[in-house]
Amino acid sequence: MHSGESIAADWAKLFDDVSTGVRNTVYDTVLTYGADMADAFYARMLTDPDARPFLTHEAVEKRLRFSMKHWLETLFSCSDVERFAAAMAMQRHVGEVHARVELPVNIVARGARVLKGEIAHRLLGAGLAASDLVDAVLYVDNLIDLAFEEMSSAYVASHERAARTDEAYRVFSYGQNMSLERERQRSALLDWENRFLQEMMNGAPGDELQTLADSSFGLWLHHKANTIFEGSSELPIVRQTMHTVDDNLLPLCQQQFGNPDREEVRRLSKIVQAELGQLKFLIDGMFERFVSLESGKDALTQLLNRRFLPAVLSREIELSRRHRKPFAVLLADIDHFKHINDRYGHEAGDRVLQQTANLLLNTVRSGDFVFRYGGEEFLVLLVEVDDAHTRRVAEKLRARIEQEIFLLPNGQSLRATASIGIALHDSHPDYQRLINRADDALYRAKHEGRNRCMSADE
Ligand SMILES: Nc1nc2c(ncn2[C@@H]2O[C@H](COP(=O)(O)OP(=O)(O)OP(=O)(O)O)[C@@H](O)[C@H]2O)c(=O)[nH]1
Repeated sequence: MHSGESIAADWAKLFDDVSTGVRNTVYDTVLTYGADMADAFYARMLTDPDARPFLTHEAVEKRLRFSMKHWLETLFSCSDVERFAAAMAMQRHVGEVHARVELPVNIVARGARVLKGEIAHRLLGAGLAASDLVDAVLYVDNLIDLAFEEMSSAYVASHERAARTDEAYRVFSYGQNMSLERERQRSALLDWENRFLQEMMNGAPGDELQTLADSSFGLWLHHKANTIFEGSSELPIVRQTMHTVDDNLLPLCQQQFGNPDREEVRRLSKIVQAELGQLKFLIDGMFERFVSLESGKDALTQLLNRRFLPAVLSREIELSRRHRKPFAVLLADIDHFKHINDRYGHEAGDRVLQQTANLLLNTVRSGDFVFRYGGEEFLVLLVEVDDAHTRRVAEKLRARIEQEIFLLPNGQSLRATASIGIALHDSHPDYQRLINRADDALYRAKHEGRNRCMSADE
């Protein structure tokens, strides 16, 4: 059954289960007190710290009270399938608007709760017998729940579309030539610095320095960098540094305009320049980290890094659910890797990791995935496999690593082994559980002497 049909069927049952008298009383109550209910609802929401940012007194006065009254009347006037379908179309529209303004779902749920309370409160005075009152309250609760269910499904669909567009925009943004972008921002900062120094030399009292926020760099930072570098640890420091220059230092600099004492001018200029130096350093770091992480590749091994692991695993879980073909996760960890580093040096350790990465990639099929999961740990995702196939591949990987001769930068060579934990996806939707099972199996493989494969199911 289509979800719209299932909601309509639920509504029809709800409608039939309640007497005409009770339904009419509810409808009359909504008609009589709709405006008061809407007022009480918004009075409550306007004092709610979470809901407040989405509301203004003016919007409530001009539009929202009337919309709410109309919403209540439409919902409770449904007496046939067509009217109900129209009321549900209204819910979907509301859900889409909520998604566009990014109204959090918990606030909508809170709104529903407040509204149910308001209606129940009015029904208490409607002169219903006790059993009818119970029926009326249940009818109201269920009808509002149906409306919010429809609203939420439209909300989720819109939200997902918006998230995909956001992601596409992010991909587009970082598809731009990043080294060109970096040069542009460096030169924008340099332009600002030159202009600043010029004005510090020639500024007359009353002149105003251009702030960094108003510069071409500031505009870029505000409008684009947030999208491209979202989540970067440098970004908040960049913003803070810019505020320090704009809000603390520039006003002091301006006070120096016309001051014949050049010493103070020089001192302040140097402080601003030092802050700019810090900004340039942070911006460079931001671009560099971005290039290696966002490309999704691990810089040392060129394998996938962990960034895309959740996306890949979620997708594989979905595919495997749809096509009923399991996949498997192998966690391979090089044995006594610390010892390799200690004995041959870190660079030799790096070589071992690179060679292992190549070996793994060359052994699995092109449809499989190989991630660098941790320092000396790799995660191999084998698509469309069964238990026996998985064990065979794991054993092949283990044996190849054992046979491999690792060539070191100084011409020496060494041998290494690896332990492998195996977990076949068991249809559980949480991918972390699958990784944990593989990790437990790996732990057991290490514990039982290393250079072996262990399965989560043994
Ligand atoms: N060369 C190099 N070493 C790394 C890298 N990442 C992590 N390591 C090192 O890998 C070592 C892992 O050591 P442990 O976790 O103690 O495990 P182990 O020595 O492999 O021992 P078992 O796993 O118990 O067999 C640590 O010494 C890390 O410093 C890297 O990118 N390059």
